[in-house]
Amino acid sequence: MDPAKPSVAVLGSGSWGTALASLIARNGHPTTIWGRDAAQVEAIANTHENPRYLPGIVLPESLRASTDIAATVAGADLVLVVTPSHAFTETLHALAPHRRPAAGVAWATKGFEPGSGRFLHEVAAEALGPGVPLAVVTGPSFAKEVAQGLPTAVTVHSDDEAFAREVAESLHGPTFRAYTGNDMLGAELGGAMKNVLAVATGVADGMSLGLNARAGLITRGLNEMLRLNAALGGRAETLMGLAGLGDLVLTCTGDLSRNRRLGLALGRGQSIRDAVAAIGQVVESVQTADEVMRLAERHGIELPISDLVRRVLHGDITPVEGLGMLLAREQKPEYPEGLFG
Ligand SMILES: NC(=O)C1=CN([C@@H]2O[C@H](COP(=O)(O)OP(=O)(O)OC[C@H]3O[C@@H](n4cnc5c(N)ncnc54)[C@H](OP(=O)(O)O)[C@@H]3O)[C@@H](O)[C@H]2O)C=CC1
Ligand SMILES: O=C(CO)COP(=O)(O)O
Repeated sequence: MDPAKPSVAVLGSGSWGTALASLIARNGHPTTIWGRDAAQVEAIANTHENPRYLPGIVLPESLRASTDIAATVAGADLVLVVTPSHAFTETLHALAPHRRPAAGVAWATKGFEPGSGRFLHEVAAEALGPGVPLAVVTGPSFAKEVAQGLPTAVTVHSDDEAFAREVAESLHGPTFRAYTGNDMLGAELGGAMKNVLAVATGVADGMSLGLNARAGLITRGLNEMLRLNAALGGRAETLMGLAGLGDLVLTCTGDLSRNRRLGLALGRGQSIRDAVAAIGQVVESVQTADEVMRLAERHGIELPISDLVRRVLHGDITPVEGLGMLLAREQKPEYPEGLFG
């Protein structure tokens, strides 16, 4: 550990929080992970393992762990939030009073604020007030592979270029590349939407519809991302990179994905309740599908794949009915309104 490096507080001790905290600690930053579960925190601090979320993976001895969010945040030059989207707002409000005046806040959460559909950068800006550097960390990155030290590339987007660099530098290392950008909206949209689209490809694979169907869904899914992104003012290049295409391909094809596994289970005829219970971890698409469609409806954008995922997740239609509806759609140009229209 190098005490001259900025100290980092990682909030959330699930699989992704633990993997990122471990990475940052290995990069020499004084790092503390906060979690709400005392037994889990004790295991991380004393046995250097998170047996529930990353069993069998040895965490660095320098990684400290705490159940005291106030002390964890108060001791940090940089705060990284990695709680699920349903806990994001409460985590931001819990950290706000304890943040050092110069400490920026980044997050690796993917999704929207449930119920309101607000982007997480909007939630963070409101909870923390003006002038606080904010950044989102996103891209194709399964926690287990990062924790195993396998090569990974992500991207860090912020309106504050220096803060994007600071966050990226805390993550960047021999097997982990962190790029930077300044399109928070596009980056957040990509990370959220890919979870919904991974359910669609999972359903198709669970129904054994073949590799053509999978590739068609990924490509038309990317088109849905690009169209909603354009309507919201995000930049297309963001979604053609790690935050969009990269994460979409990973999550739609990699069986480590919980959202893909939910789709696989639904396609094989299991109930959503049983499938989510069997996965036993956060499956962001369950809420994100509603919020994506809320945004799309507000902006008058048609998203057929995302809409069918939402309806399947609500139990309004079966996967077989959803497939029938997709295939029955009218023939039309691939790009009716221009390149990304
Ligand atoms: N896992 C991955 O590969 C990646 C995940 N992400 C994103 O990271 C975010 C976190 O997911 P991930 O770590 O995978 O999820 P996990 O299911 O692995 O862990 C969830 C963690 O959040 C904690 N938690 C749940 N609710 C609250 C709350 N109200 N307050 C505080 N802590 C809470 C859980 O605590 P408890 O155990 O006590 O319930 C648990 O520690 C998600 O948005 C996900 O999309 C992004 C990239 C990669
Ligand atoms: O975001 C992820 C990979 O980039 C993890 O995907 P799942 O949440 O589907 O497991």
